[in-house]
Amino acid sequence: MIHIDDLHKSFRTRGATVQAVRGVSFSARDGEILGLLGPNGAGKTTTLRMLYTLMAPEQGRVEVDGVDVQQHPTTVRQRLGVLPDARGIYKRLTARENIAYFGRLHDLDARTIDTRIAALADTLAMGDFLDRRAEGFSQGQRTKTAIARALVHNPRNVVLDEPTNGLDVMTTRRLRSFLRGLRDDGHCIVFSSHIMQEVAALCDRMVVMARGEVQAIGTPDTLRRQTGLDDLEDVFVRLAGLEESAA
Ligand SMILES: Nc1ncnc2c1ncn2[C@@H]1O[C@H](COP(=O)(O)OP(=O)(O)OP(=O)(O)O)[C@@H](O)[C@H]1O
Repeated sequence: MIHIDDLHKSFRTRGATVQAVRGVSFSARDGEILGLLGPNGAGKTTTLRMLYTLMAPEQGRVEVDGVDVQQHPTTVRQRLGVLPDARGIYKRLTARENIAYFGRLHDLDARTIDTRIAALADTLAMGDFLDRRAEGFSQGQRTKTAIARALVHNPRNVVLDEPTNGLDVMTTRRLRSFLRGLRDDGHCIVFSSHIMQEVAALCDRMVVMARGEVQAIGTPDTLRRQTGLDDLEDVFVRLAGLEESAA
């Protein structure tokens, strides 16, 4: 379970302050896939970075399975599987070695690591590059490696920043069905995207963010009813206030 309460974060750059996240609150339950949806620059990645302990909030609180992220970051990291926006694959290692390294960091034994890698490589169709060095990997191959690495320890909570970026349609479908399986086993999954259809295809509920704030939370159907619009892209444009920005 993930609970985010009143998060704030700003960045001071030369001559300007960007308020990236302004009072964001939401919860993701066990057995739920929650989609974080927003246009470029909405504050999704910054919110997720504070959730997965990479960045400290200026204000607000995050709890993972009831554990405070700032007070007990190591405990929280053990309970999280994270696909960060910068995939951060080690180029000198093969895909298999990248994944196994994270397995060892999570104290898994060699046999468990082998079994997990075999299952994840099958789900993500990694067979043809699993034992190649990551140098020169395509975007999709890097993303697949990073997803497998995030999930190697079978984490209770899964946080994925734009997971389908660079994935082809068949891999996207397999990943969705894999994540639904995790959800059905009681895992808590939060992922971000700027594509409404992507979020609607996978999530149980979605959090629409724009300009660093939560604009709406609900199931796709609730948000359709709330806006009186049928087409999900129209729903997103309305909720994110994108018509006003375009005008
Ligand atoms: N390290 C940083 N330094 C300065 N500004 C930053 C930094 N990180 C994020 N920002 C700014 O904060 C705002 C929110 O960025 P963020 O990456 O969280 O958005 P996002 O919703 O993930 O966008 P995208 O869909 O484009 O990835 C943007 O205006 C961005 O330029």
